Amino acid sequence: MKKYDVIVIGGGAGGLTVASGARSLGAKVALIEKEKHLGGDCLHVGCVPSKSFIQAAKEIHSAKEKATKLGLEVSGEVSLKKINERVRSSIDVIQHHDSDERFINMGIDLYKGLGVFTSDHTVKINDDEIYGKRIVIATGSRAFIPSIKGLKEVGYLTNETIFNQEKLPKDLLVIGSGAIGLELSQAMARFGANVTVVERSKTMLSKEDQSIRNVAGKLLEKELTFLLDSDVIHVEKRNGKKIVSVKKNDTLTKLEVDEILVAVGRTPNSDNLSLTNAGVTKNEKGYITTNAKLQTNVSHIYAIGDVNGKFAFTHVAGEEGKTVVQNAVLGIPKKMNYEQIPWIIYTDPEIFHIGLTEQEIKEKGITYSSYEVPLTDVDRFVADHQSDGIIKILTNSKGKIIGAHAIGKGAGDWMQTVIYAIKHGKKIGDLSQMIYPYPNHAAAIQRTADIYWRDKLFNGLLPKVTKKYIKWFR
Ligand SMILES: Cc1cc2nc3c(=O)[nH]c(=O)nc-3n(C[C@H](O)[C@H](O)[C@H](O)COP(=O)(O)OP(=O)(O)OC[C@H]3O[C@@H](n4cnc5c(N)ncnc54)[C@H](O)[C@@H]3O)c2cc1C
Ligand SMILES: NC(=O)c1ccc[n+]([C@@H]2O[C@H](COP(=O)([O-])OP(=O)(O)OC[C@H]3O[C@@H](n4cnc5c(N)ncnc54)[C@H](O)[C@@H]3O)[C@@H](O)[C@H]2O)c1
Repeated sequence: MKKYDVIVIGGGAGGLTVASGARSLGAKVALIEKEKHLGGDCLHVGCVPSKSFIQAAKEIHSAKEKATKLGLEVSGEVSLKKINERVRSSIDVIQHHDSDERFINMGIDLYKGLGVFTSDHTVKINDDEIYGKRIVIATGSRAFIPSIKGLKEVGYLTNETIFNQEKLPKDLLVIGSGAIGLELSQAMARFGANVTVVERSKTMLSKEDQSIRNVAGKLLEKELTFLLDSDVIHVEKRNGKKIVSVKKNDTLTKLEVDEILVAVGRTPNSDNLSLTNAGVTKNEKGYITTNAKLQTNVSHIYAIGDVNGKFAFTHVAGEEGKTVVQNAVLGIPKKMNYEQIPWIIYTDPEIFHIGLTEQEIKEKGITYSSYEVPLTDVDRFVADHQSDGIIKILTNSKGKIIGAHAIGKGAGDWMQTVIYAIKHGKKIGDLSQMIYPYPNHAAAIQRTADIYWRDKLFNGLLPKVTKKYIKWFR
């Protein structure tokens, strides 16, 4: 039996980080992937195709808007086949970076097939059985399919199938208004589909700050129809159409659609590993729980990425991967810090999130200040004629940033400075103590931080002292 320092099960965002990191430190590494290509969900059915899809939708939307403003009526059907060919070409380029050769050339032994535990130190792949001193589970997740009567029989799309479609549905029903639901709904609407989103909660984007939700709601309602606080209870097929019964309180509405997209959250890929052979336990939803060092209940087996159920983002899987390399290969204890995980929802405009929302701060009873600026107050957004949005920074009583949120054109990029500030324990005042080249979008941050200084200058002790000083100086 071949022996390894580290066996990694799953060649996606998390697994590839561990495999390359461990190998670069000189460890003997085996990497197991069940699919034909490395890269996982993010590359094949997640981040990359969805962002390529969204960009195509943005271009179509902007072309139509510009043409209409100039008096040119644009009509005609978008070819989903062509769009998905473009999506495919983005994946193909990035696939080179995650190619088998690249990892084999690093000196990693790559096994293609389903990895299944035979004991807490051994894994079987087809006819091979290998031994690992440490084993890292990085098997990701898949779309959760709710048990709605008739759904399975009539068929539905998920993130795994939408990027293979060739025909745009005229009427599309999307179940779930989270990140996947909203990003893909808006894109499909921009391609020309009539999109209705059914959301079980009373609000969409329930993880976002209320101020962001308000702005997002108003903007997205221009393009999508929302049925909030509603449940799809039954689906059937009639005359080639899908008839969907939606229940809100005691009212039942029937919708006739061509296609259904399911985006109600994820379920972990922990059921294909024979975990009991290794003694690894999971929670009631199937997620493999870990401690802050990413160890499962079996201390030499780690679980990272979507499969541990903490934060389902590529950058989190990557960060957890680096943490595991330090713990499992170098033996230098390192804990993951989940307090300041940023994320971006790539709707148009984008939504940026880091730290606590105002509601969470209130619930925790923290004394706080909130600084909010509409993007109409920031010159560049006005000049671009794209000033829909706001930025909001929340601080504790000492000015330390404990949450930052934005919705606006490119917010995911220009809010990066705030991530840096938080990481280095900077206060809101520090954000205006640097030069913002005029007129960049990041000046929105400076504008917000300026409110802090204005409050201090006009309302604090400082103006009284400076008044006296100026009198004396004269
Ligand atoms: C539509 C969509 C859009 C998204 N957009 C973003 C985004 O913009 N930004 C962001 O940060 N995140 C985004 N995500 C989330 C992101 O894709 C995931 O968080 C990330 O891929 C998780 O990485 P992972 O390593 O845990 O799993 P994955 O990348 O899915 O990798 C798991 C790998 O394990 C393999 N595997 C599973 N079981 C076994 C087994 N038993 N043996 C061998 N191999 C196995 C799988 O085939 C897969 O290749 C998006 C997700 C979706 C669905
Ligand atoms: N831009 C990004 O970083 C990005 C993009 C897409 C996905 N992701 C990751 O993937 C994860 C999964 O995305 P998602 O959108 O599937 O899940 P989600 O948890 O973000 O949202 C699911 C939504 O579906 C609703 N819902 C649940 N059951 C329902 C039902 N039966 N009927 C109607 N609504 C129901 C929930 O209330 C919630 O609003 C995200 O949480 C995120 O971590 C990230």
